[in-house]
Amino acid sequence: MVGMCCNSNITRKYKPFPPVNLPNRQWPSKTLNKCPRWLSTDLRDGNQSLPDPMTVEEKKEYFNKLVQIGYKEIEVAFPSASQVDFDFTRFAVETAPEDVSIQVLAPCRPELITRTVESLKDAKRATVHLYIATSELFRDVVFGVSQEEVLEKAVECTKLVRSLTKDDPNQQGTYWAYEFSPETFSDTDLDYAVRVCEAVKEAWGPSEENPIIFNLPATVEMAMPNVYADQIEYFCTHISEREKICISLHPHNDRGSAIAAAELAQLAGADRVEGCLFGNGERTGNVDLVTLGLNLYTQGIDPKIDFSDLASIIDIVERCNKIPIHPRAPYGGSLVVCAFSGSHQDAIKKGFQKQNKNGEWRIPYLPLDPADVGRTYEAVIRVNSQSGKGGAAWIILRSLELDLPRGLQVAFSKVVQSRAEILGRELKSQELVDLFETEYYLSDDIKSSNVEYFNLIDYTITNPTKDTRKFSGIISFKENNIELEGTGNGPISSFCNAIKNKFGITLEVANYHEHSIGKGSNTKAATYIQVNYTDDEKITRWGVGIHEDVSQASIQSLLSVLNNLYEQKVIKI
Ligand SMILES: CC(=O)SCCNC(=O)CCNC(=O)[C@H](O)C(C)(C)COP(=O)(O)OP(=O)(O)OC[C@H]1O[C@@H](n2cnc3c(N)ncnc32)[C@H](O)[C@@H]1OP(=O)(O)O
Ligand SMILES: CC(C)C(=O)C(=O)O
Repeated sequence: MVGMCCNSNITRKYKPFPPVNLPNRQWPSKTLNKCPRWLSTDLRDGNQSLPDPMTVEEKKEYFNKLVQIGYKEIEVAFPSASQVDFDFTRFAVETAPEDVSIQVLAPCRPELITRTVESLKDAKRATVHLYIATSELFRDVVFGVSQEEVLEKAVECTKLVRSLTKDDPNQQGTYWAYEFSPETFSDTDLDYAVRVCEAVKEAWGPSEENPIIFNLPATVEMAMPNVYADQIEYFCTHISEREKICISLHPHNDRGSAIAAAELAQLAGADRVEGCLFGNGERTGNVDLVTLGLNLYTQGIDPKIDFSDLASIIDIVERCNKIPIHPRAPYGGSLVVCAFSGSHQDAIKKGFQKQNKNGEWRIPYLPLDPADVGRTYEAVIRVNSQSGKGGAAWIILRSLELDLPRGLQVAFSKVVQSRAEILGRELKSQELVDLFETEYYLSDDIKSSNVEYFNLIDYTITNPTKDTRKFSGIISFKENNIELEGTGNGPISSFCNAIKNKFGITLEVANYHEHSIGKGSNTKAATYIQVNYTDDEKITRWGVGIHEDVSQASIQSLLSVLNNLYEQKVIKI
């Protein structure tokens, strides 16, 4: 029966990866303080792994985006694989800016190496990248050769590359760099890996000015990220002429820890990281360059890649790879800046209100300012049945500039909760705004309708005595205009008195808040009034009013309450 092995079979079938003997490891006490050299292999390792490889036009668009956002080392193809790859390499060579190095990959096969170097003719800056697997598994299973034969092949091919590039008098117009990958490094005996690279280094002849790139791939991630860090530190501390070497990482994500492996291995001494945007690549992908870059950014370290328009990067990556980015992918996922749950929304809303003035980003639950990657705050808080008062209040604040008092937030959150439960889904921002305007009779169609709603037609406030105000006005209701008069100590109390005089309804104001919205000539007053009404029982309602004149806004908020009491059949007219 095919299925999960039982315990004894597991231990027979899968062996734990052996630890590295590095008792004096230094990397755990190190910290990252600068970004590495980046290499994008989206167009090679990423593209070779796609069910539907990119078209030439998609590759060109992708390449131009990589250049635009700042990658200075781009592995563009495996030129000996096909004419399409060869031709695209030529496009990249001919269009790359002077400071961008075009990298191409070839196996240690002389006939393919010659073709590969041809693809780079007249490049300003070019990196020839050779690889050969060095692990016992690959040597036995794939090649059937000894350690010495692999080492000799690597040296032979390095000498060939050298003869065709930096030693060729006809190739002096190109700044040649050389990269060698002991493929399956992370599954290779470390002393053997060092020995192979020592021989390759001898064959290439690097300098401090133009170091050889030793790319040490976790071709298949087979151990915890700390093991990869140990392997890198071991290599860094055992290879000679370290100053003539650029140690490069190429983690894959088979165990889901490529990011951790890449970050710990940088602590261990690596200078460079190869990966793909949003982690495309073979199987579970290469390490995600976006996450690595923005992880540095949120630690105050400049990644030297421009992620400020992340949406445009996401668009190209999804369109060209034809693979969607997971909604919860770090930084780029569609849900990663969204808070649905009430306590998160409450904390975020308070964070924005208390955002400190010295520019430091301190918003609960948000490690990155969405605006830094071109995202709006509107998406930060979304409302469903898990949301609390803060979420809806945030959206009303952002959409209508209305800063609801706490009591009204609580009252409206009940309206939202009921609506979200009926719909069984998230309420979109506009739906929430419509719900608010309907609930508090703010929408234009309600204000223009004089059928089932109380609307203010005209009024004056006079002061018959120093401390007394008199409301005289007309409201419409059911196509009738009704004249009202009342007195009090201000507009609100005189209007409440007018309502009592006309309808016998006593509105007792329990709470009042106001603030301005808009700017300059568009400034208006927003007023919020909590009213208690007692009939058989004591009922409390909130009303909202918005108008250029604060007194009129207050009167409208009282009419908002009256409309609610009428519509809820609490009062009869
Ligand atoms: C870890 C990586 O992602 S490495 C990059 C892998 N990417 C690709 O392979 C994409 C492009 N490759 C191709 O299009 C093809 O492999 C080609 C055209 C380059 C070569 O095709 P083929 O000649 O048919 O070889 P094939 O693809 O079967 O590769 C296997 C052969 O290469 C040999 N080989 C594999 N890797 C290497 C290497 N790094 N150095 C030398 N030989 C190698 C194998 O031993 C095998 O040889 P054999 O056929 O004599 O047993
Ligand atoms: C060619 C090498 C660097 C590679 O892609 C890998 O080992 O994953």
